[in-house]
Amino acid sequence: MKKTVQVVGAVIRNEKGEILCALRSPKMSLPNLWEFPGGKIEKGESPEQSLIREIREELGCSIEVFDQVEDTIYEYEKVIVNLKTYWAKVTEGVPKPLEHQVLIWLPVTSLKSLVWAPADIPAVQKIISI
Ligand SMILES: Nc1nc2c([nH]c(=O)n2[C@H]2C[C@H](O)[C@@H](COP(=O)(O)OP(=O)(O)OP(=O)(O)O)O2)c(=O)[nH]1
Repeated sequence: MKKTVQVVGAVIRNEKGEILCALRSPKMSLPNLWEFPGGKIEKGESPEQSLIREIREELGCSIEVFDQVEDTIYEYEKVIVNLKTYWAKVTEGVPKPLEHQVLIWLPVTSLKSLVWAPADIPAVQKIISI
């Protein structure tokens, strides 16, 4: 049976309304696909705590977490991912690509030009439709 992993992703918006998009590195699983920065929820963590920790580790900044954007289950070849995405904003520091290939801020209307990890597509569609 495939394992289901609980994953959180931050839809970080700046004061211009742009969204932070992160390109997974060639060394990560799902290489060279765009995602919302985040990662796996660890035992005993709430999704919000997990997101704050992951963003500190991956981007080296602090965030405030707001409402949920989307909750999606996607079955990959080897694993099932339950991805929960949340609106967030940077409260301290500047996001840096400590683990990703690239970080870019994009207006909502440009999000569909990127090749997203399949589990992220419902969240991207929801953001575009708001
Ligand atoms: N962080 C993140 N992971 C995503 C997204 N979409 C998506 O399918 N995933 C998948 C990729 C991985 O299979 C899993 C999360 O892995 P990860 O590599 O980011 O998390 P992690 O650092 O805690 O895990 P690991 O490297 O120790 O395996 O969820 C997304 O938008 N953000």
